Amino acid sequence: MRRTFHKMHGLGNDFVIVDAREAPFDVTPSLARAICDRRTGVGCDQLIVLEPSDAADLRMRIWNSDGGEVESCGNATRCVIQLTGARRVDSAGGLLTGEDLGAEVEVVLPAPRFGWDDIPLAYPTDTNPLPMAWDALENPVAVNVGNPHLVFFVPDVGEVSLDELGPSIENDPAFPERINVNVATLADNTLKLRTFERGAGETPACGTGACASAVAAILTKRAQSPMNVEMAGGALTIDWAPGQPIRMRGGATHVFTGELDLAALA
Ligand SMILES: N[C@@H](CCC[C@H](N)C(=O)O)C(=O)O
Repeated sequence: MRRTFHKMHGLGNDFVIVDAREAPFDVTPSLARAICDRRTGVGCDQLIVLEPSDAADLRMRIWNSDGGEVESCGNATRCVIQLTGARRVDSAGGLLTGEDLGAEVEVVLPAPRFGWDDIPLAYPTDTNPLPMAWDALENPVAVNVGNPHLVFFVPDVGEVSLDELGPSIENDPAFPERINVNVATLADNTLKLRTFERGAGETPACGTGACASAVAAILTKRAQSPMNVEMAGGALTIDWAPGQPIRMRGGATHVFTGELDLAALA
């Protein structure tokens, strides 16, 4: 059995996108891992499946490369809007709206949430900042932008051993649904950002991570909206005011269309 897919990326954060609006596509954790595998599959950070929706133009489902289904993906939302022309995208992380502006795609994410049970945390505690530390990384801001993030403000993102600290923070029992880990350095209202993604490891860019980090910087009065967020794969512009949805703008790239051989991936 064969199935058409699109390979796309948002600032190097890459996706295999299967349009299942006409014909269902059943994903198991092992199929998601097989497609995402960079040696024996197509290779990507996230598998994205588009399904019909009564509430929006389409529903977007997201699997990390470890096979776990998750709620939201900012970079993939820009790619899906560019690919399909959708203006309203339903997801487990809430309704996302957006528009293809030509050179860039704009996406509006739901207002961020900061309650301990919104993140979620395993027990009631402050989230701004969260009174916890892992080696030199301490007192992050915790924010849910459709998916859960921690944002650590550090003097130099290049100095952080994310490959060592990322997995232990992601899997800390304080986070029952695990967590995405961002380290951010602020200079001149611009954030330099690295993200260790839950279920995928460090990626060249994370759209929801950029939103969460800009929100944390504006919330704590370290910066003003709109902000530039620079990552290894490129930059996003983020606009946010307290109590409001988050506006993200940046690129999306279609790389190729191919066919999955599902027997080979089973
Ligand atoms: N790359 C994404 C986020 C993908 C999901 C994330 N790893 C999670 O587990 O929540 C983005 O661009 O936002």
